[in-house]
Amino acid sequence: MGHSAAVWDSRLALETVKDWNGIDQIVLRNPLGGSARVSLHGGQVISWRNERGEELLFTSSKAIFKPPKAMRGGIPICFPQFGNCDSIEQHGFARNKIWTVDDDPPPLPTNDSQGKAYVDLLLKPSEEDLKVWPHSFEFRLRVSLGMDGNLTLISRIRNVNGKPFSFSFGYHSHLSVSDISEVRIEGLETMDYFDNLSKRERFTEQGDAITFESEIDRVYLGSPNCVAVLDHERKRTYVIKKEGLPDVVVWNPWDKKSKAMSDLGDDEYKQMLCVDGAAIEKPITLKPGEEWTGRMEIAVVPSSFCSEDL
Ligand SMILES: O=P(O)(O)OC[C@H]1O[C@@H](O)[C@H](O)[C@@H](O)[C@@H]1O
Repeated sequence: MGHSAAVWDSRLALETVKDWNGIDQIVLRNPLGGSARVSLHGGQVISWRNERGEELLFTSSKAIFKPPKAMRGGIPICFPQFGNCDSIEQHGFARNKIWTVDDDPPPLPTNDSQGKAYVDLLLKPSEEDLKVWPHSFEFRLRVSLGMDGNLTLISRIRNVNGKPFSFSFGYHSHLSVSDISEVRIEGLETMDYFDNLSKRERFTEQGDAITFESEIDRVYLGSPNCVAVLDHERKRTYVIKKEGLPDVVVWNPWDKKSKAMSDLGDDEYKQMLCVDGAAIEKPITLKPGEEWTGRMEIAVVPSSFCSEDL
């Protein structure tokens, strides 16, 4: 506070605190009072607040945050696979690893973080990781919080292996919603999707918008780069923009499944909606020395926002 945008120093907008397991969390702040918190456990964004201090990401009241389990909530990073189709653990190991702060990352191609508070994290495979997925990689994650309160995640994955490798990826974003029954997603109309509840059978979305009356667990394929989640009760719309991430995961466990989940409180499924920028249908293949970038930016705008503005 008290700093004008022109003199605000983004380096002063960082604070490192320890969680209850002694693992560092980086807190990003913008001059208007918005904040984001990133844990070195998983490189997971675990909190994102607007200038009024309202939490924008869901966190379970039963969240366990103890390696090797990722916390239920926030934005876990799913890599090197999304789902559980391989011998690797569900949604990959990256969300269960301890990342390091990268003090000297290679510059990003565009000046993406000007005027933002940001932190760069790095994950390299351990001996244990190489046993389950024998590929050397460097995974750089930049998390930034803009003056406008927008949250941006940029992942850069480089092949430092002697051979090509392939992976799938997702930002498993747990958005905080007033009541899942009152929420709609726009921007995925007419898209094809895999339905994880029907053995990944392929369907085409028929509705004008996605609404929720039971469990939904889908991967929308080759979707537009902008999707909106409208929460009428909270008068809030999340606008998710993505680059390098062709797919969108939509997941809400609904009542029965959430009751079977040990890390989700009763009825908390109502306050949670996962809408993820992802690359799943066509795995990303990197030759030695190649790098891939996947960027997702989430903005929150008043509900008067019209999806035709997308
Ligand atoms: O419990 P996890 O590993 O975080 O996964 C949450 C959900 O993620 C979804 O994307 C999967 O399709 C679901 O099947 C899964 O339950």
